[in-house]
Amino acid sequence: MSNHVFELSEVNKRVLQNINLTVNQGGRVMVFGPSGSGKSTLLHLFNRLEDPDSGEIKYQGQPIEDYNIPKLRKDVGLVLQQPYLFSETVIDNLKYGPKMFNEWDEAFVDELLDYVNLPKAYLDKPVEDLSGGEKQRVSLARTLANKPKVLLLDEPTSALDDQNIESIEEDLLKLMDAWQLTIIMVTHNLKQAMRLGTKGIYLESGKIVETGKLPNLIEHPQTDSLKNFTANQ
Ligand SMILES: Nc1ncnc2c1ncn2[C@@H]1O[C@H](COP(=O)(O)OP(=O)(O)OP(=O)(O)O)[C@@H](O)[C@H]1O
Repeated sequence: MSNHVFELSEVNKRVLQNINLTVNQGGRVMVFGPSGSGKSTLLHLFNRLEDPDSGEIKYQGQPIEDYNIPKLRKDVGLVLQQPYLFSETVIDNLKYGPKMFNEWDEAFVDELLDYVNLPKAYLDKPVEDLSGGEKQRVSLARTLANKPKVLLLDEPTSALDDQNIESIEEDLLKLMDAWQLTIIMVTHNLKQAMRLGTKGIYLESGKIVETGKLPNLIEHPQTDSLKNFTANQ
């Protein structure tokens, strides 16, 4: 059986042109490139926040449009740059996704809090009372509460300070090992891409200009485009 979680063939969408790529089970794919190059658009294709204008996307060997959308989004969770939370308590936010599928597991909360380094006392706090870093950790925990197989991350640490960046990266590394999670992450931070990633994708003007193993791709770029991009970071 193929170990491809995602296969994109000749995908076009807005700025994106002829995207061909595969994402392997347990892969940690880092997407980077200049502003407006199509990074977020690419990420949105994986959980059908956007659909291609043409081309084909397969998820676990089946056309992605064959899946029921809520179920697909449970499997393929998304974490954004700004924490996406309801203005209720932490526990309410964590319960939201699993309750939709009648899968709320009280015993799982401790493990979840542990992964994102939040004390149990936080469960009843209104999310408005949390710091930016804490909110982002709750946001991550909220997505993880659905027990996703794939995690999509769109610049999840770009609004955070160094200490919070380190803490979120530690959480992600722990999770990737423990859950064999597949990760697809947009980041402008090339050092972060090298710390977290196994595969890199360099997008420019909607095209994949270079792709390869990390950290090699960033340390030894082959194209002038990626050489210039890495030199200016
Ligand atoms: N909903 C939309 N409707 C129309 N055009 C859009 C929409 N979203 C993005 N675009 C355009 O598509 C192109 C790619 O945008 P995208 O957000 O994917 O780039 P990006 O690489 O993630 O950029 P950034 O790093 O600045 O977030 C841009 O030209 C953008 O203006």
